[in-house]
Amino acid sequence: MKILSANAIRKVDAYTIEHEPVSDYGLMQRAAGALTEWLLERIPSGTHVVVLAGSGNNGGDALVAARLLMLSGFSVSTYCCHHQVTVSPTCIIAKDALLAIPDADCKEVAGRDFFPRIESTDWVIDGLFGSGLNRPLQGLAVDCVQLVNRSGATVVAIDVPSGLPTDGDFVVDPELCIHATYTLTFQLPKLSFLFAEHELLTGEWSVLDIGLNRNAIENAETSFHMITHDDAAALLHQRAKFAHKGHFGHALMIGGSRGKIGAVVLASRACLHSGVGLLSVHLPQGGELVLHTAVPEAMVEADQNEKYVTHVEISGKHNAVGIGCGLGTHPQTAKALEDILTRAICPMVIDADALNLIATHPELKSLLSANTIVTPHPVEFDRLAGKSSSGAERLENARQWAVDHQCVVVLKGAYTAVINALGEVWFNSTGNPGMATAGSGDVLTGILLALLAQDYDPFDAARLGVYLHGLAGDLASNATSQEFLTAGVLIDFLGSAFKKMQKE
Ligand SMILES: NC(=O)C1=CN([C@@H]2O[C@H](COP(=O)(O)OP(=O)(O)OC[C@H]3O[C@@H](n4cnc5c(N)ncnc54)[C@H](OP(=O)(O)O)[C@@H]3O)[C@@H](O)[C@H]2O)[C@@H](O)CC1
Ligand SMILES: [K+]
Repeated sequence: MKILSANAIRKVDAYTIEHEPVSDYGLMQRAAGALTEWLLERIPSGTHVVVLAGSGNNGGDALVAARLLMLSGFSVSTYCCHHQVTVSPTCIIAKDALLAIPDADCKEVAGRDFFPRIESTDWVIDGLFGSGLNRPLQGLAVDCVQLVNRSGATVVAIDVPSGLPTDGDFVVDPELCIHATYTLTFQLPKLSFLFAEHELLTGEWSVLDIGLNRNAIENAETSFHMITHDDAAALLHQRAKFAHKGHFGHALMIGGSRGKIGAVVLASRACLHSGVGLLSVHLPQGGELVLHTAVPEAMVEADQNEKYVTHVEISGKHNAVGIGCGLGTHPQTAKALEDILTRAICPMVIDADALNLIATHPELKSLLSANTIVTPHPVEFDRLAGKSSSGAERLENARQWAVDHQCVVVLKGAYTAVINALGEVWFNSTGNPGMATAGSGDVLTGILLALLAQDYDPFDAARLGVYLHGLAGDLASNATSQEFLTAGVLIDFLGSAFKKMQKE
């Protein structure tokens, strides 16, 4: 699923109007109709609704919704905040249509004294600004936003919360933006919804289909996508009936240090449960017995050192290497990492302490090869690339990093971003906060290693892997709860996640 910029959506909108039997106002009615349908399924009957309309088409949507809600029997108070001298022509049509029904009212907010009284039991429909916002809010609009935010009412933002730039192109002070309970956005997700700091602003967001022209969406250019179930399912390889374990690759997992053997155990278990043929694990000698006991399916290549990894034999028999889980950052381990990066020619997944080592030994970056996946969480990424002041800035830095080092970056988060060497970004759509638990990242590394060993292209492996990982988390939390989730439980649900991906 594409994520288009406000500008690209405007073009799709114009194309739709030009090529289909629908006018500006017709499209607005469709948008407001979808919105009202959503609302009617959720607003408790008897609720008083406060509609705030700006001077653009976002305001027009709000006015059409006000009309539809009144026709459905709701008590609606409508306020026009005409912060612009010019009011959009479609917004004027919507206002006239509203005022044509009996008892309809639309008060002009000319100053603070004209503000509505908003009760905490009210529902507020925010149609002040949509995708046309191009600068931070000022003056009366800010006062209005703050009135809404302090009211305690349920707030439904139309398209985007007013004050939030659709493409995340400027940093928003949360005081200058609506804090929506729900955001109902049209047709496609918006980039700015995917940054952690905007969660407070968007609340729970969903996409409403308003039937914009499919061809226009298909042809629109963008670097941003969201991974849907169908996208991920299309990436899954079929397993041939006559295949044997040699067909599914031999993976080498390198990790563990004293006190962190569990990380490599989890990653190894996840790897074996993700379809790999053979798994060898290289870990400090002190962890050998633990690994044999916890993961009997794996072969163990113990390091000569008891507590941390010092030297790994890389041979041509391995189809993929994973390194980092619980690895520690001992100087001798750094040396071993340099040696591995220099000699390994197969695809690699690099995680956790291996990334921290690269951050403290930046000369290692030049050894990364094109078929590498790195899987930093935001703090690890900032260590690698320098601090970012916002999610949008970090995403741009991660795109640049992927281009500069010609590898796949998996920037982990609520919407994990998988970025290829061209700077194309695919955001994951599965997963839940229950997965923010120790070892969850190790499980992902195991999955990615297994897919690389099975000869998945690194970008495909990363997109499919993050989707499966999140899906296992969703299935696990549905069957138990987010609180109950541990990395081990995630692995237990990997089987069901793969099953959901297979064609019926
Ligand atoms: N795309 C679709 O498919 C469909 C879209 N639809 C709806 O249209 C909405 C987009 O409408 P829109 O383009 O009229 O823009 P909107 O956000 O209402 O702003 C109006 C004007 O405000 C101004 N302005 C900007 N920043 C400002 C600021 N900080 N403080 C003060 N003023 C500021 C700026 O004008 P400027 O000042 O730059 O001249 C801007 O033009 C979209 O979100 C959706 O709800 C649906 O109806 C149907 C299908
Ligand atoms: K809005």
